[in-house]
Amino acid sequence: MTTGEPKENRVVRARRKARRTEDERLLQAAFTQTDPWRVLRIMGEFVEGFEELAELGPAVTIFGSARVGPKDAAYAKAVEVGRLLGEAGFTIVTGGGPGIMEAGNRGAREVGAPSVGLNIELPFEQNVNPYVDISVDFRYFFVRKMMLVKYSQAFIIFPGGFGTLDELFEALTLIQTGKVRNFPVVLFGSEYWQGLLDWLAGPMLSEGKISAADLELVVTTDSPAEVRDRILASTDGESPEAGYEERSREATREALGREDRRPRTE
Ligand SMILES: C/C(=C\CNc1ncnc2c1ncn2[C@@H]1O[C@H](COP(=O)(O)O)[C@@H](O)[C@H]1O)CO
Repeated sequence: MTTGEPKENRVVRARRKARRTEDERLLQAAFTQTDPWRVLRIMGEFVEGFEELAELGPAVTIFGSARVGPKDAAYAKAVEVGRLLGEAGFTIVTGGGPGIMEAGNRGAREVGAPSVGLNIELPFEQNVNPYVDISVDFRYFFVRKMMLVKYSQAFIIFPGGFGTLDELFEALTLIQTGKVRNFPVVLFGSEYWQGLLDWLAGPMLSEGKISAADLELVVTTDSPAEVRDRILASTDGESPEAGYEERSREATREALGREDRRPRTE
């Protein structure tokens, strides 16, 4: 059958279709026989990530849409946030891709702060953005996601899509369940996030899927300077909302009717 489409286009499309990422292979039922050996590859990726990132120093991670360009207002704000936090002594970590990730790395580069990109293998070709100075490549999303949390002291979340929401809710779940502590989550762009916040404070809260205290785990701002000040306050132990994470964890335990298993320190 002839489609009228130039042969070169068909070849490119066929090649694209044929390329499978490691994440995809792992998640496919057909590959269950090779999964035990795949674990070694996953371990290797953890080891490499730990080795590369262990010496980073205080860092914050900037998340947000991969789809915005330099003319987008959010891009300029993310550059400024990267710059201000870089000047304040933080390493800037991003997913290493385009859009808000690029903007955050760009801000860090402008002030000479360490600029880190944790790049992910995708089914289409992607280079790390040009403002990354330290880049680590990951094949598995879940390994990369752990590194994005482990080496960071705070998350700043710019407007974004599924990827960004995944990262936001990963952080909130880790805080709510006490897996990470003293970990500010700042939503940048009040207008964009308001709909989501209304839904959290509406159906999600009223149906008891979260507690009122959980809503305190995120703060929203439109000011890059406020992002910096909040993160500095938190890392200095002077957060105005001190205790907000504990309130969320306590509410989670109460909702589940569970005791606190951690040993008392006093
Ligand atoms: C889909 C496009 C580019 C994909 N490139 C990405 N490179 C690195 N990290 C990415 C990429 N896409 C998503 N991420 C991660 O999710 C967040 C952004 O996702 P969103 O769906 O765009 O909100 C980001 O923080 C990354 O960690 C070009 O369209």
